Amino acid sequence: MSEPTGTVTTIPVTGERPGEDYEVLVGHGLLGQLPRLLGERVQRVLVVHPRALRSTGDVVMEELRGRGYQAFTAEIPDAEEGKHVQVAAFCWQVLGQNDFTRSDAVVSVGGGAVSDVAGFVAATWLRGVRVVHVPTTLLGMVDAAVGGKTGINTAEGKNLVGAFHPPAGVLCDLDTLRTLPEHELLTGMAEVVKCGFIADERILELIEGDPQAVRDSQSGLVRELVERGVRVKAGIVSADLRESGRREMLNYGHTLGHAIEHNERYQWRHGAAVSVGMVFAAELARTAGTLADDVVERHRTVLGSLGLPTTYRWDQWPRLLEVMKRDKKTRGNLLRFVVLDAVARPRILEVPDPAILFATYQEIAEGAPR
Ligand SMILES: NC(=O)c1ccc[n+]([C@@H]2O[C@H](COP(=O)([O-])OP(=O)(O)OC[C@H]3O[C@@H](n4cnc5c(N)ncnc54)[C@H](O)[C@@H]3O)[C@@H](O)[C@H]2O)c1
Ligand SMILES: O=C(O)C(=O)C[C@@H](O)[C@H](O)[C@H](O)COP(=O)(O)O
Ligand SMILES: [Zn+2]
Repeated sequence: MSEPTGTVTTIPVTGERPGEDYEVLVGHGLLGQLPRLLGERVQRVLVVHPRALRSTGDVVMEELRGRGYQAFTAEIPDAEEGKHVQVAAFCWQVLGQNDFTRSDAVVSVGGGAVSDVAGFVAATWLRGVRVVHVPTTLLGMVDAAVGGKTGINTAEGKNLVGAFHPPAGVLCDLDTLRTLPEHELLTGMAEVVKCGFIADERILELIEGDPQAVRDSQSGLVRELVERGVRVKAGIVSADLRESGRREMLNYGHTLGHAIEHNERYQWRHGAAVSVGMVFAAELARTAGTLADDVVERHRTVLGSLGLPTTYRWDQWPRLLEVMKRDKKTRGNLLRFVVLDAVARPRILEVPDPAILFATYQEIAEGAPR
């Protein structure tokens, strides 16, 4: 059985009702903590992981079997291919064929795509069973595994079907990041930068201070960024699980970002698309006259220092606008964006006039007439 090496940071998340609080653990060698997070009554566990993470999935299975659980596995397609209703149906079939009851549980092992679909499976099986997330990407640790948003994509857009279903716990074992390619680490950093702009300026200062250490997943800096990102998210979802207000701020950069992902048929990583979306939102706030020039440029500098994209194709605007209409923040025909008045001062901006959006897109698009 594995034991933690070094200190374990525990970040609490408050649920809506008594008994729904949970912990996010950050550290090294944490897999042995799974039984504590699963709780006492669980007998059967379904471990959901993509093919690419088979060896980590196997370690988790062994850990569970060693502790007396009946462990089953559902190996699913990689990345966004996994966020499909047929993949959820496959998992429901495995649960059904192995007699999973309401006192059994699901464990996700993988990036945000895996926690989203496995969380959705847990939310829907018997109308809800426990789920514990073991995120293996930076993005999964700081964002997707925390807060209980679960979901799958449809042909019309991203995350259009889903449920709020908070986990029973989250294990951020930094050892799992050792095999994560640099591109995945850096696209995950986009969500960390997001937390910096909406809530915690120290995150921006840390990245600006040492862009090289940001690229080393085992550095103390990355650990601090993970913990700060989780604290931002934990604070917000503890106050507003169902996104009736404050939680919308976590969608900074996502209105255009999701449209770009959809337009690219998910060949762009989520974080890369959100990076462009944040620059767009910053320019929108400048157009609205509320955000200072230096903060807008800071978006380009900090995201650019991480090798993240800050522009997108000019000729795609009509398609992006179509997809943005289905964003979850839209009300009727009114598009709503998260914008900043300053660092750590986010708010909603309603934009009834598409001409304003078009003019703003001109500021970020490559190949735009100027
Ligand atoms: N529910 C939420 O609150 C929330 C928040 C943010 C993002 N998301 C969702 O998360 C998804 C993006 O997550 P992501 O960036 O983690 O992408 P991902 O889950 O698609 O994983 C990216 C790639 O990294 C590989 N990988 C994962 N862990 C690895 C490891 N340790 N070593 C080597 N390779 C590894 C995966 O196999 C995959 O190819 C999107 O679908 C996004 O919508 C959800
Ligand atoms: O947790 C949230 O709330 C977020 O908005 C976090 C986002 O980073 C994340 O990508 C989320 O999945 C977006 O959700 P959606 O409701 O816009 O589909
Ligand atoms: Zn996101």
